[in-house]
Amino acid sequence: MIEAVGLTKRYGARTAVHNLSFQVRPGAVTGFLGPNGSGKSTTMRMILGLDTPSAGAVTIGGHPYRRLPNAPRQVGALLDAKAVHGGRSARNHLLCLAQLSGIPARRVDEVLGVVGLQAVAKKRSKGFSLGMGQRLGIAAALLGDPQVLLFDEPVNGLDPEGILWVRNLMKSLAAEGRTVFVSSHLMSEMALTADHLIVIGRGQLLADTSISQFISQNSSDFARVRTPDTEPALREKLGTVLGGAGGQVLPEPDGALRVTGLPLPRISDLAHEAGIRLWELSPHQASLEEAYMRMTQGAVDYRSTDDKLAGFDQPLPPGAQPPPQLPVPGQGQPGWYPPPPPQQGGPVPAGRPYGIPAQAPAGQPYGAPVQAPAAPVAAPAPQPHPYREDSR
Ligand SMILES: Nc1ncnc2c1ncn2[C@@H]1O[C@H](COP(=O)(O)OP(=O)(O)OP(=O)(O)O)[C@@H](O)[C@H]1O
Repeated sequence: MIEAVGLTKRYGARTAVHNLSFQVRPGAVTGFLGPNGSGKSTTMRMILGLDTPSAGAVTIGGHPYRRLPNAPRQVGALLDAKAVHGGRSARNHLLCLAQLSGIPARRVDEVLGVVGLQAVAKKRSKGFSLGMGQRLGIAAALLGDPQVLLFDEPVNGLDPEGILWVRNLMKSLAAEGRTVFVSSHLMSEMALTADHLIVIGRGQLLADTSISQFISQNSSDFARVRTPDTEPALREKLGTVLGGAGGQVLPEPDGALRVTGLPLPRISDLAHEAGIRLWELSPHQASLEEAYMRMTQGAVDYRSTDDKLAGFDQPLPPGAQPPPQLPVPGQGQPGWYPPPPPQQGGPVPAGRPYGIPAQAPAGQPYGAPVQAPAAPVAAPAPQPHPYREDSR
């Protein structure tokens, strides 16, 4: 088990990791998520004793990495697949690592087989593709047959077959009772691979939960309803009817309505009673990506000025728990600047309902429950996301 308690790392005025506490348990794949620069690699380096915490501690099996007896036999890691002597062959690279840790040479051939690099084992690694380099890095992590494995972006550069292979490898390692801690930006892949999630933003813990709980706590099921495209007035009428019945109704760019707060049979009955024909009435569950976007929206450091994701920052769905208010690490220190407030006419402001472009006349939700201002919007939403800088 990996256990971090109050883990903090400061680089001068910059706080990369702030008071992070979590456990990574054996027998499961634990995903490690966070926006760019949120402190994932720094955390992994501290776990592996490559960086010294400014405060707090992190242990593996109760010991700091540097005090683990024969650590390479207990912990395997892929941090940077490019950290290989390019002039060495794949086999020689692994042989060097094996000899340093007292691992027999036959294990090198075993892991080359596991990662599928036997055919190129004698080729210099500097000629390897990104995906081949990843496979070599994974082979190095597996070399000591360790109980604890850390992978930083293991599917980076892999083709679909390679991604599937990594997914199955992670799952089988966890099924053998090992501790598997893996970071990735590929949400769809994480949803298929991980059992548990640790999410950080700006170096702080945002969530430590199962995938299913994470999605249900940070999103809501919804219905998509579509009236005949040929009769726009029906869509307006339906929106008003559903809004009046307590539903939260948001128009989507393709002409459908996204409805929360009303079960499908009730939507059907209401439409029927109002004499409105439907072309679509379908149940939907939010994806991990959508839930992740909602949670980390206010903790993103690097964002394009052409922000297509601003619509994710809508008020939390009914029943969803907002994450606790956390201080921003580094706030008030030299070098820390809050991002500028949303500008009128600039990127889509906070609180805008899902999928509504800035100029859309259909920017108004139907009915009372939706707390979203009309477009264009200058003021913050009535219930700003607790992680947005401009909400403080
Ligand atoms: N050696 C260092 N010196 C100074 N600042 C650093 C150092 N290493 C990391 N940082 C800073 O710490 C913060 C966290 O970086 P880190 O690489 O851990 O993030 P990350 O979540 O792994 O990002 P990404 O997803 O982009 O890989 C960043 O602001 C980064 O610039």
